[in-house]
Amino acid sequence: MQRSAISVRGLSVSYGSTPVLVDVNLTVVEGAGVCITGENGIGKSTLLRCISSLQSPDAGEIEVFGGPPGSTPEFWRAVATTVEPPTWYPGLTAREHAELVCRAHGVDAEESGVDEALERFGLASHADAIPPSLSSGQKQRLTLALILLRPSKLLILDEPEQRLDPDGRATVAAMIAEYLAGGGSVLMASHDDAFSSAAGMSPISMTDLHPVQA
Ligand SMILES: Nc1ncnc2c1ncn2[C@@H]1O[C@H](COP(=O)(O)OP(=O)(O)OP(=O)(O)O)[C@@H](O)[C@H]1O
Repeated sequence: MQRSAISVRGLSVSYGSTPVLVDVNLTVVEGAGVCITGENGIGKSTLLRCISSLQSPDAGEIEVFGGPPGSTPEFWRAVATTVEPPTWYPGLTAREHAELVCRAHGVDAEESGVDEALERFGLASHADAIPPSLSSGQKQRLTLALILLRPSKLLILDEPEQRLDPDGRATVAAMIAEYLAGGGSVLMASHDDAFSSAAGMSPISMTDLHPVQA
């Protein structure tokens, strides 16, 4: 039997008196790539935030690799997410951020291919720049390069294609496809069907998870 990377049962979230998620169910089996689609405001980010443990639901159960999200160091070792925007360390360059991420996760920066990752994401000539000086698309490229440099078993990505030009989208789609081919699991939200399909993701509409509309 296939094991679940993510299992969501009966998830409900309201903001004040407005229900946003009502009895949502979702399973992502290990090794699968699932892309949540749906109109603005339908609740995709809310769902990803709950699964990333960054928000508590009003009702329902979430399991990530068989346990509650966010409660253990093992969760954060297994799960890499861009649901929260990154914090940049003052005075550290893009390359130093990449080296720091590798070091924090116990992997050798050279073996992990920091320079290759910066090159692949079109950031080689910005490796010695501090992230706040980068354009919004370059910051997004760096955020994704950092996520993909560190070891993980599950990526949770909220519209990773945002702010990327066509080349950037193609690079990120290829890297997600490689991550899946290497046995990783991916859950993302996206408005770009071509990007999602190039990344090898299976689309699922929020309305199918969410039969009762707010
Ligand atoms: N902190 C909050 N307080 C109140 N309402 C919120 C909050 N966060 C989200 N909402 C509302 O919940 C609904 C779902 O928002 P959410 O960001 O989850 O949607 P989404 O599907 O990710 O949208 P988009 O495609 O625009 O990113 C929206 O109507 C939004 O206004």
